[in-house]
Amino acid sequence: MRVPLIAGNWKMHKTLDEALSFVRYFAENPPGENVEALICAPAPLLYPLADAMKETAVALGAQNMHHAPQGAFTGEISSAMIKDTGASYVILGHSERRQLFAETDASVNLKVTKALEAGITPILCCGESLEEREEGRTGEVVKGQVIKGLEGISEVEVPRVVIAYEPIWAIGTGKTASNGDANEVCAEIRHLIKELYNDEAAATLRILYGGSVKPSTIKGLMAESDIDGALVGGASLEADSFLGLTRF
Ligand SMILES: O=C[C@H](O)COP(=O)(O)O
Repeated sequence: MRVPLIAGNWKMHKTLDEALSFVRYFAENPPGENVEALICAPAPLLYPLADAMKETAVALGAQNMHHAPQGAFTGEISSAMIKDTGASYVILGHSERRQLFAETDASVNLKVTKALEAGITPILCCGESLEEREEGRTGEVVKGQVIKGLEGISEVEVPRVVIAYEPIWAIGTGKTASNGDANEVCAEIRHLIKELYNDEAAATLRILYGGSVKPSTIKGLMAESDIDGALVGGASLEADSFLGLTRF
């Protein structure tokens, strides 16, 4: 059985005080049952949040990671550094990283490989632009990103990967893919995992949808056959709203 995962991506938001008050709220208001709730926070917040989150049922993740174990990579953080904080997830290949920081399928693949090696769960992001969707290339683009992102990952490791399908045109825009359209792409990804690996991997691996998800839209998405959760930006910033997302 795939345990639903509701992952908040705070992006570059929140000071320490703001983050701690968010966590205090969860100490008193637990997330929904049978759901894994996760916050992916900016790197400087990981240590204090890991400590504060011990009192809650919320897991912690990072938003990016370098693939090298160490070295002269100013501004970057390694898998060992993330592990040290107590975080157990890392978002990799988010479209903002691909568009604004020139990440490629090849660099994302190195990071996915390294995260698995370090025992950190990678959330591998994929998604098409509006132009690609209008050209009818959604399946081709998304499948290409998944194939390249998972290159060299074994069938033993692949069930530990989480894939997040986020159409770029739906991120932070208020536009969402319809539940059916989002599910269709997630189902295509699952079918691809079956082709690349096997039935068991396809049945185990979790696929999230992301793009303007809100407490009011989560229920419909979660009712779809191949959507196992959500990667949420804006609506994860307020504690009450994030809580609502976990109680669909
Ligand atoms: O990682 C999260 C996605 O970029 C979605 O962001 P959003 O919920 O603000 O549209």
